[in-house]
This record gives sequence, C-alpha cells and structure tokens, in this order.
Amino acid sequence: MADITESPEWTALAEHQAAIAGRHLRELFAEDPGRADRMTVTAGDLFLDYSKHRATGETLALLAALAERAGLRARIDAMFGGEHINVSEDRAVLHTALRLPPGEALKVDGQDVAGDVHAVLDKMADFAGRVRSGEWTGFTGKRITTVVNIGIGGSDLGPAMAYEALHDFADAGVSCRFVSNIDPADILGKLAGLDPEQTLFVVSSKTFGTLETLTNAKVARRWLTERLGDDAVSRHFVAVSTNAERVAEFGIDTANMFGFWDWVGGRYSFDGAIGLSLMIAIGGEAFREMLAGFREVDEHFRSAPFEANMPVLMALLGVWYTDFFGAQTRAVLPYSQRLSRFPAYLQQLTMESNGKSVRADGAPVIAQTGAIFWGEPGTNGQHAFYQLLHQGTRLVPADFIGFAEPFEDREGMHDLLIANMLAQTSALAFGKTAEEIAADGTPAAVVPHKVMPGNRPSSTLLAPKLTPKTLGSLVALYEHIVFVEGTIWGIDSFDQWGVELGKVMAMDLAPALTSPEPPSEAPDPSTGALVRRYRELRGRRV
Ligand SMILES: O=P(O)(O)OC[C@H]1O[C@H](O)[C@H](O)[C@@H](O)[C@@H]1O
Repeated sequence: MADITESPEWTALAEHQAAIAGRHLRELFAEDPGRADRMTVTAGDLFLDYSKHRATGETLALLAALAERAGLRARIDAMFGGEHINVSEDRAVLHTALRLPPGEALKVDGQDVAGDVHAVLDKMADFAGRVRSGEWTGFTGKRITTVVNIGIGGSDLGPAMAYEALHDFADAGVSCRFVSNIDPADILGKLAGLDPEQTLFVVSSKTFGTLETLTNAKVARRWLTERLGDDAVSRHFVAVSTNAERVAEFGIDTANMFGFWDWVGGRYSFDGAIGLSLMIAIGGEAFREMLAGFREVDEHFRSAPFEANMPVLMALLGVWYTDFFGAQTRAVLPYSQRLSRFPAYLQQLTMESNGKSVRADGAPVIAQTGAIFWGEPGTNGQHAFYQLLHQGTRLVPADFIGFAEPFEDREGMHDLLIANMLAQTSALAFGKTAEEIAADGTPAAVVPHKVMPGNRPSSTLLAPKLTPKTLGSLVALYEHIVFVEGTIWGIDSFDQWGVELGKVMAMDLAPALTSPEPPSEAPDPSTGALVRRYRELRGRRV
C-alpha cells in the first residue's frame, strides 16, 4: 500500500502550505471578511467557528481531497457496518452501536448487536432505577447514597469526566466517586467518610484482569466485609465487564453484571455499561438523552459532505497543523468548570488511539501522527500557560469550548467567562502589532516584549448549555475526529499495544522490590540501581 505522503494530494497540500504559511490571519480576514460567517458548521446542538484557522477555501478543498484519497467515505461505512477495521485485534469497532436508536437493527458477525445493546441498556436502567428509588438497598436495608466506581483508563476516565460534567443533573441523592490508581492514597482517600451500609461499588473493567482495578476492588471488599460481614458483598458490589468468568471468580454475582463486547474499545465505552455509575446518578432518562446527543453527531458524521462535516473538518485541520506546520500539541480549553476532566478524558481517547508509528498494514508511518492533547479549563489556564500560547515560539492550535447558558449564575459571572473565551481566541488570531503597542504610549524598549504576534489558530465550539445531550454530542465529535485522523494516517486507532510491555515488566519487577533476599536481576543497570536505592529507603536488604 502506497503511503499517503506519496499521494499527489499530499504534495499539493505541502505546496499550498508553503504558499500560505507566511500569510497572517489579519490578511485572510481583511481579504475575506465573509469567512467569519461562512467558516462555520452546525452538528446537532454544537456550533463550530473554524474561521480563525490558517486555512482558506482552497486549503479545505485540498484537505477534503486528501480525505477522499485516504478512502474516508468507505472507511466510515466500514466502521458503522461492523467490518473488522481493528485489524491487529481482528475486531469490529462499533461504539456507534451503543447509541443506536431503538428499533434500528444491526447484525454483525451473526450477532444481533442492536438487540444486545438495548438489552444491556434496559438492564442498566432497571438497576439504576432501583438504586435511585431506594428499592435496591444495602445489606442492612439502608438506601445507597454513594456509588464508588473502581476502574482505570477507559473504565474510569469516561464516567469520571461525564459525572463531573453532569453532576448538576444528579437528582436522586446518589453521588459518585471514582477510584483508579494503584496508589493506595486514591482508594483510601475515596473511602474516607463513607458509610459502608450506603455505599455501592461498581467494579468496571472490560477484561476484569487489570491489576489496578482488581487490587482496588479487593481493598474495597475487605473494607466492606470487615464492617458488614462476607454476606454483604452481593448487595454492595456489581460489575461491568465483558468477562463473566472472571467476575464470578472475584465473587460478584453475574446476575449483577452488566456486559459489553470486544467491539467496544475501553476508551469508547462510557455510553454503554461502563456508564453505569453515571446512569445511577443522573437516571436512565438523562442517560438516554446523552445517547441521543451522541447519535445526532453520528448521523451528521455519516451523512454530511466532508466540507460541511464537523468532525471531518476538525480532523483535517488537525492533520494540517500536525503534518504541514509541524505542530506537536493541541490544547483543549473548555470554558466550563464542569468539563475540567475533559482534557484528561481526551488524552486517552486521542493519544491511545492515534499515538502510533506503524500503519495498520505494519509498515512504518512517514507522516507525523497523533498530536499531544492537553488542557485546563478556562480561565485558569489564562493565568498559567497562555503566555506561551500567545508569545511562545511554538504553534499550538487550540479548541475553545463554551456554553451559552450556565447551570447556575451569580453576578454575571457566566458572561465574563465567555467574554474571556472570545477575547482569547481573538487575541490569539489577530494579536497586537508593535505600532499599536507604541501608539498606546509604551516605551520603545518595552514594545518588543509586548508584541502579540497573533496568527495562532483556534476552533471555537459553542453549544446552548452543558446537558447530557450536548455532552454526548461533544464526545461523539472527538471520537470521530480521532477516527478521521487515524484514517488519513492509515493507522489502527483501536488497539493499544504500546501499553502492554510496561504492565508485564512491572509484574516482573515487583518481587525484586519486595523479596526478603537481595534482588539478583534487573532489566537494565539503571533500573537495577533504582531498585537497590528503593530497597535501602524501605529498609530492605540490598
Ligand atoms: O477496562 P479494563 O480491561 O480494566 O482496561 C482498562 C484500561 O487498561 C488498558 O491498559 C488500556 O490501555 C486501556 O485502554 C483500558 O481502558
């Protein structure tokens, strides 16, 4: 298979970049003020302004041609149709089936995917309803007031992010906590102050073989049984997994297990059973509204022409900066405190998916792949790292995300929040010239320090309000951005082999830290020396 970088479309983009790189957004807007209205797109409740990008109509046409060259249209159909596009694991990639509308059929590999999805959703809604109403009680008959989700990676970041985003919608007196790290400080901190009689643990793990999750679940089980006895486990532990055998081995009744399938990647899973803790907090109805939000963007993604397709446009602009401008990172800047975990969630979604250096066919990639995603909610970031965004030497394309309506407001704070967001996008794009700064009366020696170069690109996403539905749309948007970028680069965005070696090595290394005998072997001299230092610090023989 020829590499995408060898295509005429790639060459055309490289030539176009050389022609446009020296042009300032000030010029692009001066020549074409209409771009502010034209370079926008709507998908469901999401509105995107992409006019502040270093791109013209020609850029977008060339990028769309690149998408055609990469076979994007056929790849979209292949994903939605359940083809095994996760080639290294020989699996379908069907997270979009988790939000199929009721009544729509989908059979894949002889399996009634749609039926299975709705059966699990119904079981979740039934269970969530019973916990919320108080019908499902703890062992001593008291109602559940706290759900502790124990999981890591995709079994944590999605529900944790979404709970943080939507906890204003938690209307049944049940709150959630999330435990993930193998650091004992995590679970001990989260258990502190909890009443075991009113606590429900949701052990979430696709494989049910993950060290962190199983260890934390054991600690939680001991915490519970020491207080309420062994018989309490079945009322206080439920599981979310694809692996019933291991769930049973752990001692959780599989009647209280909520399933999913190997065709849902961990980082694409919180709109299914992995979202159980969220569903208990916000209720089945709100959860289904979230699914409707996902679905709206799915439908838009499937049907809109590339030039009016929000995920496609955002992905292509990502490729534009990564591969043609050498940008290494992408900032995600939600002007919403409730989205404080969104950048962390996106880090797994984007970087575990597209942080690859071989193509799906095993050949090395030639293009640069996945950008480093990072961010903090505005306005906090403004008082920390925006200095570099405005005046640093690096190009950092940014996604700004804001909502028109707050859940609650005080003293006009929300308008100030959004004024800050809009001011930042404008300052980044248009900057302030030396002449303008001098005209303000700035001493000549200080002028260069105050120059704001501008020409720093950003997208602005605006939605009416952060609701279950808009959150679903936002997540689906980024899921599809990842997919489109992975398609252009020709990589498998759905495996994550790079995380395996470290896990195996940690287990090999653990005995060297703990054994009563001095350790004999280490994987390398540096690590061996660190093992000895650690043992010394712990008072163990070296
Ligand atoms: O859900 P689990 O099977 O416990 O997996 C949890 C996480 O661990 C793995 O190491 C992967 O890198 C993640 O993609 C996954 O989400």
